[in-house]
Amino acid sequence: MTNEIPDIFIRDIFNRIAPVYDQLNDRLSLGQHRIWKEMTVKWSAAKPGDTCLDLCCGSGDLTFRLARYVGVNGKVYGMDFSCNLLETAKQRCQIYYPQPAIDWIEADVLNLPFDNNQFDAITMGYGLRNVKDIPRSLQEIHRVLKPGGKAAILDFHRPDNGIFRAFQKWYLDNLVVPLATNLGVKEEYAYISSSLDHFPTGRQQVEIARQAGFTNATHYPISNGMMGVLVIGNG
Ligand SMILES: C/C(=C\Cc1cc(O)c2ccccc2c1O)CCC[C@H](C)CCC[C@H](C)CCCC(C)C
Ligand SMILES: C[S@@+](CC[C@H](N)C(=O)[O-])C[C@H]1O[C@@H](n2cnc3c(N)ncnc32)[C@H](O)[C@@H]1O
Repeated sequence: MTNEIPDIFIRDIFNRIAPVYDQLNDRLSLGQHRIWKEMTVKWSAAKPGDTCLDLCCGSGDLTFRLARYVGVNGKVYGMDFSCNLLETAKQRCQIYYPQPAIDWIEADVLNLPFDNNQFDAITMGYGLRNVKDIPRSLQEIHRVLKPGGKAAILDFHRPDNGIFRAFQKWYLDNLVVPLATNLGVKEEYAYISSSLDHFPTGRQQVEIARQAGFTNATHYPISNGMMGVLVIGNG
């Protein structure tokens, strides 16, 4: 259940891919990642006036979506440990999303720099698979979420269906890695498939969430099970 790759390597991967990250997500998912992210924010149940946190925010796609949901009376924090992706997020924010104010924080999700019970809704996109200690990460989310709050966690998922499983592997090996190779980030994108091999299934994620203290935990497979959203909350 734990990722064996040292944190510093993971952080370096994301610092290196920062210049190509957004364009590759759009091209390689044929724009679909925008839909998956919108579904995730909907599942987080963020609403006007809420205080929300986007963990592993990267260049800010989910953070900006949360900001739109909470409106000018809400408050949003975006947190990540890659300074390069955070810089991209800040630049995009100045151009496109001046309101409401978003606070950008450079920190590790395994030690959230927040008091208990602060957030109405939390999102995390494509972060959980990369953290060293998944149970601890969910315990931290549980600690900072208000009673009644919800977290929605989007990530890749290995489909149960053999055809979609084979398609996903083929797509990652034969389209994603070669395109990334052309942009000089081959190893970084080859990491996606290998990291998926150690990532808990939806059912296992639900079990880990229950052990972390969540009374409600459901995993929703999306895009034929190639992606999934874990929705967790209390009460
Ligand atoms: C936004 C997406 C992925 C983010 C992401 C997550 C990681 O862990 C990485 C690790 C290392 C390098 C990059 C990333 C990274 O970008 C999701 C979309 C991008 C994917 C590269 C495309 C995946 C496609 C699906 C397997 C199949 C989609 C088929 C559909 C018909 C388009
Ligand atoms: C694939 S990106 C996802 C970015 C964004 N959420 C999105 O969906 O486009 C994964 C992000 O998780 C961050 N990350 C991974 N492990 C982390 C950790 N332990 N603490 C903070 N950020 C982490 C990386 O720096 C990277 O920005």
